Amino acid sequence: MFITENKEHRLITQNFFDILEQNPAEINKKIAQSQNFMNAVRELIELCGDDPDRDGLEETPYRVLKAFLEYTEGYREDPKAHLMKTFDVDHQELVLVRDIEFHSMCEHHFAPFFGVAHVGYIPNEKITGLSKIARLVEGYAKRFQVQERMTTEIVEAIEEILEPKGIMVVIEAKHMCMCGRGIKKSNASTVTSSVRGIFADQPDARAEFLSLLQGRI
Ligand SMILES: Nc1nc2c(ncn2[C@@H]2O[C@H](COP(=O)(O)OP(=O)(O)OP(=O)(O)O)[C@@H](O)[C@H]2O)c(=O)[nH]1
Repeated sequence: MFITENKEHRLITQNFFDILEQNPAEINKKIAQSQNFMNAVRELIELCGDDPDRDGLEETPYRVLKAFLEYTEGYREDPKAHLMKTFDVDHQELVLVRDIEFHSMCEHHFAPFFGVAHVGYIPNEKITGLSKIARLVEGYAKRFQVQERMTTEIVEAIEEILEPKGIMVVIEAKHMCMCGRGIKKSNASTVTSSVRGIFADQPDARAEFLSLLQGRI
């Protein structure tokens, strides 16, 4: 059976891309790409030594497609847009949102990497909703990523939209491409940071930020 013959898959894929309100030619292209992808997953199953038509695997190409569209939801939004709604609150000191969980996908192996982001900024008149900081992290996590780029993208978005006096982002993550395969170091975790403004210029400000993360990284 070729996946392209499965009308249900075609319909659901079409609905998914219709929701994004792209033009019909673009939707048809996406449907064709989705079908090619599902056929490729069948090939992969066979290449690895299993039968793509057996009961448990029959629906797998479609499940993989759906999963990948979910892993990469960030491409279909502008994460910065979450920061546009700001509040007029007179707060001149640190705002730190800790332990923002995220799941991302390493662009080298398409293996998951996941962990927490700690995002802090010192406002300069503009304050955004706390949940919007977490939405920003999600928007950059749900892409094919490397941890360093994700860290920088979060900082640059806050810098551009909120224009704060300082920003510091610390991310700690486990990379599955280093656990079950390759070097197989399951306990290794990676910490990245990016700083701007006061946090870049003043070691005391950085130290205060890091003291609030004690025991977390
Ligand atoms: N800097 C950085 N490296 C990453 C990230 N995610 C995965 N990698 C690394 O990307 C590298 C890709 O190396 P390659 O030599 O091209 O691929 P490979 O042969 O599969 O490498 P091994 O994992 O060492 O087996 C590996 O060292 C991964 O650990 C990330 O977020 N940041």
